[in-house]
Amino acid sequence: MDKRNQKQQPDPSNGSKRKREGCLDCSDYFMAVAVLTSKMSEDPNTQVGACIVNQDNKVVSTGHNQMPKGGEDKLSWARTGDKLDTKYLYVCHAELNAIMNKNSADVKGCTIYVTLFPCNECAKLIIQGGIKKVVYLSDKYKDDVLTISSKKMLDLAEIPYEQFYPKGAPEIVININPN
Ligand SMILES: O=c1[nH]c(=O)n([C@H]2C[C@H](O)[C@@H](COP(=O)(O)O)O2)cc1CO
Ligand SMILES: [Zn+2]
Repeated sequence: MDKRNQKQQPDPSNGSKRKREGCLDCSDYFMAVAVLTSKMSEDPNTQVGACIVNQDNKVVSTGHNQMPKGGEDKLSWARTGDKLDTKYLYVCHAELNAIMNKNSADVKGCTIYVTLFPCNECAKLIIQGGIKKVVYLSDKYKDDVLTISSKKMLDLAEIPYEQFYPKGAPEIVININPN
């Protein structure tokens, strides 16, 4: 193409090969996706989000804690009372949903970013599904037997788990107002 008649556009790169300042780091992005996904949760007490990423750094799935199909409007989010009437026996954990929602054949070799340390049942899914690493934000139930047994299983399966610390700014503002 003849470039002589083309209008000169300002070059924001300034010829630099360096990353744009403020460019989102990969792991910050994945945890931010998990946090954003958690916002879909209807649980009034704890909203959990998960984001599964493959070895090519591509997101293969997301999930949040939600009631199973058919129960969305019928099952209670209560934490206390008759066990059969609390959320605990019914809620599908974010990790379970993320694994079920995957757009890939499997999750072998993937990393899961989760906003809360996975419980023992989620650890089983992570291990048996072939996920190779867990990155978590909160460990607020670290003294609970469910978390302790989860860590025991992850250790036996040699799946590393690490707490997330942002590489860039800890707050990411997303504006979805069209104007
Ligand atoms: O691994 C997990 N994944 C997950 O999605 N959850 C969800 C289930 C519940 O909806 C919520 C925990 O509720 P609560 O903090 O009120 O006990 O978090 C909880 C855990 C572990 O506690
Ligand atoms: Zn769980």
